[in-house]
Amino acid sequence: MNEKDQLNVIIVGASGYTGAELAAQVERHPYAKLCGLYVSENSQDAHKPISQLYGQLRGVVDLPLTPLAATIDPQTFADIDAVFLATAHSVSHDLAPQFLACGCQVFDLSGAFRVNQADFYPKFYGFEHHHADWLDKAVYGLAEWQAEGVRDAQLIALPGCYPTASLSALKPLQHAGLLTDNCTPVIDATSGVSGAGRKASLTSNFCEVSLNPYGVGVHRHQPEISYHLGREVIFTPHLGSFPRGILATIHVDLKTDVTLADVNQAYQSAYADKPLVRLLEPGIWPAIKAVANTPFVDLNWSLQGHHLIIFSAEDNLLKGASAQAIQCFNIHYGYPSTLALTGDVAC
Ligand SMILES: NC(=O)C1=CN([C@@H]2O[C@H](COP(=O)(O)OP(=O)(O)OC[C@H]3O[C@@H](n4cnc5c(N)ncnc54)[C@H](OP(=O)(O)O)[C@@H]3O)[C@@H](O)[C@H]2O)C=CC1
Ligand SMILES: CC(=O)N[C@@H](CCC(=O)OP(=O)(O)O)C(=O)O
Repeated sequence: MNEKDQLNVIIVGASGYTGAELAAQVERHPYAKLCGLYVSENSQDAHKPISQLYGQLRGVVDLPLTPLAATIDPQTFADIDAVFLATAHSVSHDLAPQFLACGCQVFDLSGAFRVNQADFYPKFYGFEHHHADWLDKAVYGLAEWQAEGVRDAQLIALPGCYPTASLSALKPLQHAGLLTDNCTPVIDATSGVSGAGRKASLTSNFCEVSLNPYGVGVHRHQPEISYHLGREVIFTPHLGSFPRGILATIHVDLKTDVTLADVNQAYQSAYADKPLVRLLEPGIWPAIKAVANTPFVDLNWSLQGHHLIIFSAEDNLLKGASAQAIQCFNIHYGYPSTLALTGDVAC
């Protein structure tokens, strides 16, 4: 392939869990050239080959992790087409506008540009947002629902992992007008520990992790889901003792005249032509085992009177983060949405 057919891509935050997944995905993308992997200026991993941290990348991606200054040098990135920011919210908040000013296409995996509401960032992220202009222009990269926006925008704000699982389940019902007016969906979701990132902390310590709720009533994904669904939700995350994957169980009330056929139709029309959302056969329930290490979100549902229970499973690092980022990259540049994502599923 001629080099001009490839887009020059870099990953910032490449030593983290989602960054490392991105490195493998970009490397196998036929129209992307992996031009650099970046970490913070004083990173303890600076200059190490990424494959020294992630042995599965040995011989696949051996590029070094390059330190990145807080103020970037535009000359260094003059030839870069697309940047994936797999960095903490506050880091993305500071870096995204700099790369955007260089003319780069930015795919931000953090929450820094997901919700365009004045009091949201001080309240839920603990910092003032200083880039209202980019908040206005950013498109929320829930890929199945935002294809047009993703095609046009220079800044794509990828959804959080729980919001992807939750919104994928709820949007078809909301869109089809099947929920009662006063329905407040109740979302109980359990995540594997990689959701907390690679850095050591007491809560993700092997001996501390069991199965427990956390962030009860205060988790930042509650307002993110509500904002992008267009109605209030009750959201309770749980931490489970497994490495990767999310299972969400969601309860909603349907209008009295809604039938199972209406529900099935709502999901079919939303996802029939969307290969990364799998609607399971009756009686087959979404399971983390079936989605871990895959780019899919699996859905199924059970109608009990006018009460519907929806089950949604995904890999938090893939459909919940890096695979959806690549999906948006593909949509933005006009490639098939699954390029570099499917065809590599291990059992
Ligand atoms: N983990 C998950 O399941 C999901 C995560 N996300 C979001 O994606 C982003 C990345 O998450 P995750 O991969 O888990 O995070 P990790 O903590 O695993 O990785 C963070 C990365 O950022 C690097 N980094 C830190 N500071 C800077 C800086 N100033 N400049 C450049 N690089 C820096 C770190 O390296 P070093 O410190 O050595 O510099 C590391 O490579 C976060 O915003 C997270 O909220 C979204 C959906 C799901
Ligand atoms: C298990 C665990 O700790 N999960 C993370 C969610 C990670 C994620 O998707 O989200 P953001 O990009 O919004 O940070 C948490 O609850 O903070």
